[in-house]
Parts: sequence; structure tokens; C-alpha cells
Amino acid sequence: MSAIAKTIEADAAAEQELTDGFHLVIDALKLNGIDTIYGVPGIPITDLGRFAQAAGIRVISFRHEQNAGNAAAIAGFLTKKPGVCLTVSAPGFLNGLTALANATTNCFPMILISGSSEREIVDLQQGDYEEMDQLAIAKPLCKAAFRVLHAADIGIGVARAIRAAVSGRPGGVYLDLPAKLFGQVMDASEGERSLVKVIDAAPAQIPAPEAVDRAVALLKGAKKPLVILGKGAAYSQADEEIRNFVEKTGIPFLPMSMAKGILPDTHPQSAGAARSLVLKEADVVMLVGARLNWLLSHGKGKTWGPAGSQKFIQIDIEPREMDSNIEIAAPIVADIGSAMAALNAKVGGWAGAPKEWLATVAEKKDANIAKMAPRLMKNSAPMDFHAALGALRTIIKERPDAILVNEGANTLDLARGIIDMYQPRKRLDVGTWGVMGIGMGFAIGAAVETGKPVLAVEGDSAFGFSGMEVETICRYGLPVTIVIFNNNGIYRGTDTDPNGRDPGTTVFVKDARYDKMMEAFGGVGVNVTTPDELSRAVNAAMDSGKPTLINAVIDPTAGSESGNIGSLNPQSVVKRKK
Ligand SMILES: CC(C)(COP(=O)(O)OP(=O)(O)OC[C@H]1O[C@@H](n2cnc3c(N)ncnc32)[C@H](O)[C@@H]1OP(=O)(O)O)[C@@H](O)C(=O)NCCC(=O)NCCSC=O
Repeated sequence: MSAIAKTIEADAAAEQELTDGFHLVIDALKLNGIDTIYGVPGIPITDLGRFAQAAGIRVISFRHEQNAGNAAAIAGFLTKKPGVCLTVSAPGFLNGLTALANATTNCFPMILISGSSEREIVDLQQGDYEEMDQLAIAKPLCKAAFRVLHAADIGIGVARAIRAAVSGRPGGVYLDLPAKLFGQVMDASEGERSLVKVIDAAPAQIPAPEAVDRAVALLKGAKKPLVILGKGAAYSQADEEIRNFVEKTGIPFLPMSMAKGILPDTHPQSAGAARSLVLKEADVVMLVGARLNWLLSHGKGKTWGPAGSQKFIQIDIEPREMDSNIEIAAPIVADIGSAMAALNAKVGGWAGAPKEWLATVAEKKDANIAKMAPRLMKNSAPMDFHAALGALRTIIKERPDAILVNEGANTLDLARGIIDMYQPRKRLDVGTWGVMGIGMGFAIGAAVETGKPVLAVEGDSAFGFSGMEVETICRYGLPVTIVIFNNNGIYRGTDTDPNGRDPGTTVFVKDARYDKMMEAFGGVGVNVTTPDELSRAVNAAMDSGKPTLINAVIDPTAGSESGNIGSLNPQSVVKRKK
């Protein structure tokens, strides 16, 4: 071998033995089973995305970080592994932060990884590119926040982020990676040794036996027991244990929005269609992964029975959740799976819920269902919400493993009650914050993570927050069908400016054709005006698996001001002169 050849070979060997910050981040994620990254490329993380894709990680590039973050968040909810969102510094980071905060509020495990500026310059405020103290900004908005300054600490940084995201009550974690870190080079073997594989990231939290006994005693003495299933119960994937408990005890259950389908909405014990009655009349209420927040009127007031007349059992992994609004007579601090298993072991041989109570619930439920039925069957043009949702309800019944994404005002409030769900974790919606804008991010995340067909039912306003991602859906050829309930505006399309100068504050362009947006990117666009046309279009889209957007024309006068949350949306009682 010539001297030159020897030198080249020696150089190559030396090169192989090196690694850098980019590759250590990727190796750390892969070592911990993270196989997908959602993000938007740019300075300083462009190459991180490229190298990650080359290393076999699936990298889904979005048009806006908030949507990428929402996709990562819902990936976390669906898989119990942290969903990862990758952004550029400053504005990209801030865009992703909304999704991180929302993930934290909803208890979805997610990691926002953002490139950032050089510490030394940021701290002295010397004007670096997109200079911002991202760590300080992220801290109050997520469960934990870490910054890695040295490549040798990347393994620890990623491990801490993963454990923080999924252990205990899951949530969002911010991981700050300054640009300088990516180029730091080290010996490959040293780099490998610095990586950390997280063992038992979310250990089971076993309930105390006396806590379980206390709860069982309360339930057995109840005349009108009720189980409320929350999104935490859906997240836990303890589907069998939950179903066993509900069926063994015969207690009526009320699913919160994203808990629909843990047991089918058509289950004889479902009290979904008798919501007001069961909340007011139950004497013992068992909350399973459901919090007594605004969605349950904080456990008090006119939604509930007289103060002190109802006793609460609460199962939650977070001890501080107990007594957050009212007294919890039987707290069970545990993960849902362990708690339900422990309860199941204690409720054998029990006679079940009193028959009179079941009959009362059934009567109210049947009456509400009968009242709604004719409204779902009108084949009129233009459609109202009920007629359009009646068509979609049949589609989900026939395709129970499809994932339903839902956001809007009327579109959300009515779809929640009308569209029955049959399987767990198939309904993804606006969650704890009632946030508009989750639509396309959730749809993409759900399609990527599960490979199942996704039906996104969107109000025209809600869709606008993430609508540009239809290009992403087309680019990746995802099996997403979007139905836009287009009534020309927010709530309805009839508002006007009293001065006649501008459009009313809640209206959009009249008779807009959202379906044309999809066609612009090679997807299928369809305009429909009747429930029959809507059914045909959705079925064709879901059969073909092609990205499709259906503009469903809804009567602009249909819809009300999202009445359910009227107390949060005060109307002025003051009449003022012009
Ligand atoms: C907290 C809530 C679930 C409470 O709503 P409620 O109207 O009290 O209950 P819902 O479950 O929607 O049910 C309404 C009524 O329909 C009945 N109901 C429910 N399902 C059915 C079926 N399948 N058939 C017939 N009737 C039904 C149910 O018993 C209630 O009647 P009765 O029992 O007779 O009362 C809701 O307000 C909510 O999730 N809000 C979030 C909204 C949100 O996030 N918006 C984003 C902002 S929008 C931006 O502007």
C-alpha cells in the first residue's frame, strides 16, 4: 500500500470515530424508541432534520410550528411515548410553545426541541440571530424545561426530557439546544457512552389498599352511583380494566369528550344522553382520569346536586388534583390501570347499581335520543348542523376504527353529542382549553401514528387556524378527509357592521369554496349541499384514502353562540348612545 493510500485510510478511520451534536441528538432519540419527529426546518436545526431522516427517523415537515406541535402532542396521547416537535429559534419556538402549553394542560407527553442562540451573547443581550432566552420563557408554560450546553450531556438531556414528559402526570417538556452544540465534535465511542436509555419511564403507581377500600365502601352504599370517564382514562389504555369495572358493577358511566368510545356510546350503561340528570342526581360520583375543572362546572353550582349531597371518589396519578374544587371523600392516587385492577379485585359478588336508578337514567336517555332522532334525518339543502352530523354519525358507525378529529363552536358542541364513538382514543378534540387550531395538527399526527383513516370535522373558522397544512396532508399522501361545515362565519354567517362600513366581526367571505384549496395541492376537493351528497363524498374519500376536503354548505342562519359556555362569554347589558 502506498503512503498516500495509507494516509487516506487512516483519515477515513479517524473520521468514522467521530460524532457531533447533531448525531448525538438523533442517536439519543433512536435509543429511546422515538421514531418520528414533527417540525418545521430552518436555522439552526435544518441539518438535524435532514440527518434524522437519513438515519431512518420519520420527519414530518409542517408549514407552521403550532401545527407540528399539535401533531406531536396528539402522538403523545395516542402512544404514551413523548411526541417530539422540532423548531427553529425565537419565533419558531414561540409558535411551538402554544402547542407545548396546550399539551401540558391536557396532560399529553410531548417534547419541544428548539434550536437557540449562543448563551453568552443572549445573556449579555448582544444581538445574536433570533436572540431570546427561550428556556426562561418556556419554564412557566410546561412541566419541565432543560438546556444542554455540551454535546456530552445530550444523552442526559434527552433522557430527562423523556422521563419528565411521561412519568407521573404526563405533560410538555422543553429541551433547549443552542446552535453551537450541534457542531461540537467528540470521539464516537465517548459519544455513545454518554447516551442514556430510559428504563421504566412511567412506573406504575399502585394505589394504597385502604384508599381502594374507602372507595368501594362508598360505592356499595350508593343509591345513585355514577362513573365519569375522562381523557386520562383514555390515555391510560386500561380499556379492559375499565370496561370490566363498569360492567361488573353495572354503574352508569358518563364519558368526557375524549373519553368517548372507551366503552361504546351505544352501551346500555352509557349516560351520555342523560348528562344533566346524572350530574344533578348521582349521590356518589367516581371520577376516573377526569378533573373537576370548568368542563364539569368545578363540581358545584346548578349543574350538580345541592351542596354536600354528593360524595366524590377520584382516581388520579397526581395527588394535588384531589380537593382542587370540592372535597374528595375517597381519593385514589394511582395510575388508572393499577387503580382499576385493584378496584376490580374488590367488587366481585356485588349486586350492582340499584335498578330504580338505572331505570331513571334510561328513561331520560331514551327521551333525549328520541327527541334528537328526527333532526338527524332531514335531507334538506342548505343543511343545518344536525342533518349534516346525522350523515357523519352513520359513517363513523360503519367505520368505527376511523379517527374523528373535531373542532369548532357549534360543529364541536353538536358533533360531541351526535356522533357516537365505538372504540377508545378515536375522538380527538379541543380538550381542556377548548382551543381552536388543533385540527390539522391532530389529523396529521393521528394519521402518521396509527395509519388509520382520519375524518376531521371542522368549523370554517376553526379550520382557518391550521388550514395551510392541507399542503402537508397532500405532500405526505395521508388518509385524511376534512369536512368543513361552512356557514360563512363564526357561530353563524349573518353578522353585520351596524355602520355598514366593514364586514361584521364574525363573518367570512360568503360562499367560500374551501375545497379549491385542496385541489391546489393535488388533493380531492368536493362541494356538497345535502346530507346525501355529504355521505357519498365522505365514503368515497375514506374508501380511496386520498387526501380530500369536502366543503359542506351549512345554512348561514344555523348555529348559536356556542351556548354551553355562555357563562364564559358574557354579553353586555349596557346600551350606549352612538
Ligand atoms: C362541558 C360540556 C361537555 C357540557 O355540555 P352540555 O351541553 O352540558 O352537555 P353535552 O354532553 O354536550 O350534551 C348536551 C345535551 O345533549 C344530550 N346528549 C348527549 N348525547 C346525546 C345523544 N347521543 N342523543 C341525545 N342527546 C344527547 C345530553 O344529555 C345533554 O342533554 P341534557 O342531559 O338534557 O342536558 C360542554 O360544554 C363542553 O365540552 N364544552 C366545551 C366546548 C368547547 O371547548 N368549546 C370550544 C370553544 S368554541 C369557540 O368559540
